[in-house]
Amino acid sequence: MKKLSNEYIEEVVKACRPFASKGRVVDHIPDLDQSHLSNLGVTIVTLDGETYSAGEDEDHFSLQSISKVIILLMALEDFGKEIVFQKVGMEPTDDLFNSISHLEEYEGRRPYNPLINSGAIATASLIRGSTVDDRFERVLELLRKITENKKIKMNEEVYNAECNNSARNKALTYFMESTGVLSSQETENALELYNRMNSIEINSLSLAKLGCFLSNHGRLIGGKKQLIKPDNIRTVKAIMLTSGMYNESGAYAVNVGFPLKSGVSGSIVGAVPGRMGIGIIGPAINKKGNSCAGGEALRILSSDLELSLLHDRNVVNL
Ligand SMILES: NC(=O)CC[C@H](N)C(=O)O
Repeated sequence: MKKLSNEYIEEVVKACRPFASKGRVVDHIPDLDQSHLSNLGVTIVTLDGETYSAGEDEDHFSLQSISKVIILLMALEDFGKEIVFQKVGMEPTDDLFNSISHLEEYEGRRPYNPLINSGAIATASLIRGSTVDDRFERVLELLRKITENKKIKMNEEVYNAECNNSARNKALTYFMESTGVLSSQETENALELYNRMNSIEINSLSLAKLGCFLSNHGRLIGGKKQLIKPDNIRTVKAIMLTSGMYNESGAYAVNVGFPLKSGVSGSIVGAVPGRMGIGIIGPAINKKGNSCAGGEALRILSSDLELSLLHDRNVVNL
């Protein structure tokens, strides 16, 4: 098994950068264009509090779909598993992340799971607060604690772009209102909160800390306080393992083997229970919405460091 060091992460970054040429950088996110194609930043924070990092790890980017993890965590804390999974399913899907077709057919016309767009918008309606501002403030507060970064905030330009580019998400939202998944009072607020959460600006270190928090059962490193109930953390990690990489989740379970969540900014958060959190930014994404170079880095890290939960010597603790 390889030993973790900055030099080792540097080697992984070097080996994986060329894989970016297989992907494209999305064009609707401000400050992100094809000139970022071969960027790759990888940061690991271990549960012993060590940090290892290399590549473009200073880059800032928007949380995009990784916000779905926070949405689910908060909804579970606020309403509990039973109510959350009455609104959304917990099954993986072979459909794309912004698919609408299943909302007409799948059990109770619910979204398949909380980590696709429809599921996250529906779940966002279960974050408590009297106004969207209150609810978003609670999200920022939690994220600032988890990442120990008080500066975390929304990027206004990205938010405007999300709103201007939200025809598909609006369609999903209103369709869910028509089938009763969302009530008419919830519809606009759920989409608004979802757009704001997608636009939160973050970096690979903060993502690695989020991964570490999940790996550490809902506590900060060295902290005794339980910020989120361990059972809710377990639920989130299980859904990340089965659905966190959209309709590539099966391949990632086989080739990487621990809970992950990706975003269209090319970001990925990984949680290796009991061991480490991983934050990756590699803006070139494939057709399924996952970072090409980032995905390759995860495969190498998992193999070199024996990170798969299905590895005989690792304890399965989702
Ligand atoms: N896959 C993603 O990261 C999707 C996020 C994007 N903002 C959307 O809502 O479609």
